Amino acid sequence: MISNKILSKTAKSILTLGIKNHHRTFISVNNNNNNFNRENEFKKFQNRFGPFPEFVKIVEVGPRDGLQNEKIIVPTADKIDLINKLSQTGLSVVEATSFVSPKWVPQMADNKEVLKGIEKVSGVSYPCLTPNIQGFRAALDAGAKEIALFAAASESFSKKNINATIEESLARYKDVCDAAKENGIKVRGYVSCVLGCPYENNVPISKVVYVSKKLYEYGCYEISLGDTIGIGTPGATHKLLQAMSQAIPMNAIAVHFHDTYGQALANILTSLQFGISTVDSSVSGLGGCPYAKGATGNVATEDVLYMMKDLGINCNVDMDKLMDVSLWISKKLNRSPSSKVSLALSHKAANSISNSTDSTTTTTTTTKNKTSSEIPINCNTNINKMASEKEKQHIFISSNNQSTLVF
Ligand SMILES: CC(C)(COP(=O)([O-])OP(=O)([O-])OC[C@H]1O[C@@H](n2cnc3c(N)ncnc32)[C@H](O)[C@@H]1OP(=O)([O-])[O-])[C@@H](O)C(=O)NCCC(=O)NCCSC(=O)C[C@@](C)(O)CC(=O)[O-]
Repeated sequence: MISNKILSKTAKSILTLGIKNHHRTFISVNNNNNNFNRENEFKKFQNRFGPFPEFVKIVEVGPRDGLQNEKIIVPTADKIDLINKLSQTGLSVVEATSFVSPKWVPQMADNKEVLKGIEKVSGVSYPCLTPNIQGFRAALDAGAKEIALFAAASESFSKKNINATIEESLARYKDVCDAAKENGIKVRGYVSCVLGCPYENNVPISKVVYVSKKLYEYGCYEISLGDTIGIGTPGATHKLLQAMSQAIPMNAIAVHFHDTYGQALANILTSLQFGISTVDSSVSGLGGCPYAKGATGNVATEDVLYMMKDLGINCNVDMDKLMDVSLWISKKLNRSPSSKVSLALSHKAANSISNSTDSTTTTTTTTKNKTSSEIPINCNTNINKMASEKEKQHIFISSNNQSTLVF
């Protein structure tokens, strides 16, 4: 057993090292001319947390996952403008719309007009969700070159979301994949509820692996693991990816985190440690699922880019242009961006940014050489008690008849 005295001495020296390192990191990140330092810092990060991928592809899901949850119908022209603006930021994938039943998701009823109306930029892919062969044919007629299927690892969610059991949905998706192959259409696959379900709570990892493997076998080139209700933590993400790494190649896995509990960036960092190089996110943090009540939006693309830049990972997306789109769509929807980075930068709160980055780096440095699930951190706080105290307050932010429960 290590004595408390030794432990606290070690913690102190790690903390001091962390502050020193962080100070240097902050200088190099903010000095574009200091490439030598930046490269050194990247190597240090790689040694400490990595290895990370050098490039991460961002799959922008704002126009689909983001807007599908809006109660007030967004004008088709605004949806088209949003996609066109996003296409000018360097993003290589902008999920455009869904060919689902308009009775189920009225916001996506203008799918054909949206897909036909956008200016397709060379090198940018515009996948569309299709829940069945009917949706696939409609997407094909509207000119889709890539589609996305969406299965779930939870039986109840599958029934609520697409009115099919998991096995029924897989049979449908097999047919869609076959039809897509015949027509030269790329297919991406989603698996929802990989870290928890709004109806069943726990979802066995074996079920996530099973559904993912099926979609991959049918021909999906990429499987996006959806934390639909944003309940995941780095520890749970670690366990999931450990199992997934035995099932399908890591370069065929994408991660899709909602940020309900504020864990999305930590989960993405954990995913990067597994070599994941495709991350779904939503401009301005738009989103939520109509069949997952209480879940907030996807992790904001701006927040992901901010973290990636600090880690020295290239995403090939212009942050300034993306920020403009974020503020533009927020104004259209009559609300502030959910992205912390957008809020901070748009208010020019440079000092508070540096303070919050300071505390983050200090904390992560103490995790040196450990995987997140191994870190025995005791905060001596009863989380259930905390949650119930907060729940009593039930804070709602309302704008445009939209209500979000904030813990
Ligand atoms: C799958 C269905 C259609 C089954 O719905 P159903 O009612 O069982 O369908 P049905 O086959 O019995 O047909 C009923 C009616 O729907 C029509 N229909 C049938 N298919 C289509 C279609 N493709 N497009 C347009 N219309 C369609 C069909 O023509 C018929 O019309 P009617 O005769 O009554 O006039 C329905 O449940 C549905 O549309 N669900 C979609 C729900 C949805 O979009 N959810 C959000 C996306 S998933 C998500 O957000 C998770 C994700 C991907 O982001 C990742 C994550 O975060 O986890």
